[in-house]
Amino acid sequence: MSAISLSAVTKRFGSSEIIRGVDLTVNVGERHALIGPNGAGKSTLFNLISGQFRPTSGQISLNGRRSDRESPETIARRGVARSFQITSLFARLTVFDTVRLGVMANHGVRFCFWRTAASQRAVTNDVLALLEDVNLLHRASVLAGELPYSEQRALELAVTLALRPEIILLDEPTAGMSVEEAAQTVALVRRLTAGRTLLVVEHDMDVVFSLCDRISVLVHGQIIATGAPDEIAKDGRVNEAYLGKGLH
Ligand SMILES: Nc1ncnc2c1ncn2[C@@H]1O[C@H](COP(=O)(O)OP(=O)(O)OP(=O)(O)O)[C@@H](O)[C@H]1O
Repeated sequence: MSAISLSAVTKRFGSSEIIRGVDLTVNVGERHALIGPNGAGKSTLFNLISGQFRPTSGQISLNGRRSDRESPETIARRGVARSFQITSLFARLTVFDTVRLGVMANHGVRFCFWRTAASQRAVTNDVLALLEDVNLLHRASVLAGELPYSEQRALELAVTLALRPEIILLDEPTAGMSVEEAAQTVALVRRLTAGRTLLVVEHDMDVVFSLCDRISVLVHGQIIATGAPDEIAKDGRVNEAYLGKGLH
C-alpha cells in the first residue's frame, strides 16, 4: 500500500491548467522530494494532497483511502501534517507555549482529555520531549518571534510533529538558511522522519540528494521523471528542463 497516491490529477484555476495529469506514488516510510522550477506547481500539488484545494479531475488516496473530497481537517486527523510558517503568527508566544498549542490540538481533537491535572502533565511531558527532539529545550521560555531563523524552522517542525503524523509534507525546510544551518536541519529532518513518510519540496539539490530516497521532477504541471537520486541526476530530460540550469 502506498502512503500517498495521485492518479491522473489535474487542477485548473480559471482557464489555466496548473497541474496536468499527475501520477505520483510515495511509499510508506519513503522520503520523497518534489523538485522543479519556480511556478511548476509544487505548492499547488501540496495543497491538493493536504486538502486545501480539490482536484479538477483525478484521484488522490492517502494510506489506501480516497481523500480528494475530504476537508483539510479530516485529512489532518488521518495523520497528515504539513508545515506552516507559524512563527509569524505566534511571535509573541514562548517556544514552550507554541508547541503546547500543537500538542493540545492533537490531544484535544482525539480525546478531549486535557482537562485533568494528569493530562496537563502528559501534555507538558510531550512538549518537553518534542523540544528536546528539535534541540530547543534550552529555548523554551524565549518568544518564538525572537528565535533566529533556523530555530524558527525547528520550532515549526516541533509543532508539525506534535500532531503525531504518519505522513509529513514539508515546504522548503531549508529555505533562507546558511550551508551549516541547512545541514543541521537535514540531520534533524532525517532523524525526526524516521519510520514516517515524507514528501518535501526543496530547491537545494544538496539537501534533496542527501535526504531523499526518491525524487519526482515537476515541470509545467507534469511529472517528467521519478527515480532514485542517481537516476534523476543522469536523466537527460531532467538536466535539460531543470537540473542543468539549477545546478550551475
Ligand atoms: N489560487 C490560485 N489561483 C490562480 N493561480 C494560481 C493559484 N495558485 C497558484 N496559481 C498559479 O499556479 C502556478 C504554479 O504555482 P505554484 O505556487 O504551485 O508553483 P511552485 O512550483 O510551488 O512555485 P515556487 O517554486 O515558485 O514556489 C503559478 O503560475 C501560480 O500563479
